Amino acid sequence: MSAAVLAGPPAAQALLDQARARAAQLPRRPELHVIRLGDDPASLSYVSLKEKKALEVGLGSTVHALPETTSEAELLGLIERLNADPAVSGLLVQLPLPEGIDSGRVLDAVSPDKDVDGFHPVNVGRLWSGAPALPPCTPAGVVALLDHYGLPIAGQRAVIVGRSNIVGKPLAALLLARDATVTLAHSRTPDLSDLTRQAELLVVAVGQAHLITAEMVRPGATVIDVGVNRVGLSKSGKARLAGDVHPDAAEVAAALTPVPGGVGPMTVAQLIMNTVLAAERLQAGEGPQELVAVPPL
Ligand SMILES: Nc1nc2c(c(=O)[nH]1)N[C@@H](CN(C=O)c1ccc(C(=O)N[C@@H](CCC(=O)O)C(=O)O)cc1)CN2
Repeated sequence: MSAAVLAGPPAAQALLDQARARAAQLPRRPELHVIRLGDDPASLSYVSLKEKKALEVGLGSTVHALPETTSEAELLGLIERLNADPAVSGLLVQLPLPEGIDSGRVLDAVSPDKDVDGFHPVNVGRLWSGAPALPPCTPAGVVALLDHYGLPIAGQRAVIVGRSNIVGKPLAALLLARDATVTLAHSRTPDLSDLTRQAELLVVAVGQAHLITAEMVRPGATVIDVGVNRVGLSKSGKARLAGDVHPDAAEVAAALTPVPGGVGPMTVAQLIMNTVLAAERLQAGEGPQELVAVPPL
């Protein structure tokens, strides 16, 4: 048996098409603003991808490229200015930030109404308490990918490996809201394979290349690999990428996301959708009625 490949690009394109159609209904063009500090090559490439996709679907895009030496006070000043600017619909600060800058303080400074990354504590709290929220892009992208391929969530025994604030924890909230029974494990969970072998839906977001081997996967499971690990260089000098799941798992699983080309493109597409959702709300001047609403747990 070889698992069906859950390719990200077609699912991402479907989400982008929805975002384009909704943006076209708005009185004013949604405007995405991205703040980037320094010249980390991966961040440069992710930010330019975000800009490219925003422009492709008819959104405005502005990148604030600041030097690595920017002080926290200067960064907070810029965020304050963009929060107050009614022309800005969505605002994010690309991570990771240079050493010496308190990421928590910076993310807390972004207005929750413009927080298209869904990282602000207000959006985190809304997500867990069942109120409409801007959801974090990677977990919401995972849910959109499953929906695109018609894979069930309700009633599934889901195991998430990885407890980050960006992926594991919010994904648990989103899957619970869709009536999955969720276990949140991590790299230090004892007897991890006992848990992963029970998972009908296994999502791995640890950042450890090939942590999950074929023997750790339940036959017939759906496996979502969120890991993007740089593991040396290819012959052409490009970074070689590996997921958190060993490719041999394809012999056991029923469906598996590739790395690259799986969840990554969904992250960017969901960001574009979040920008449209934030713009809809800001332009209507009222509560975010169509944001992700999580029913009581
Ligand atoms: N402010 C944020 N910072 C970061 C986030 C985020 O959601 N918000 N996530 C990651 C980086 N990221 C988006 O910012 C991101 C990561 C990976 C991909 C992607 O498409 N990956 C490709 C592989 C690309 C490659 O060659 O490196 C794939 O998986 O197919 C998109 C966006 C950290 N920072």
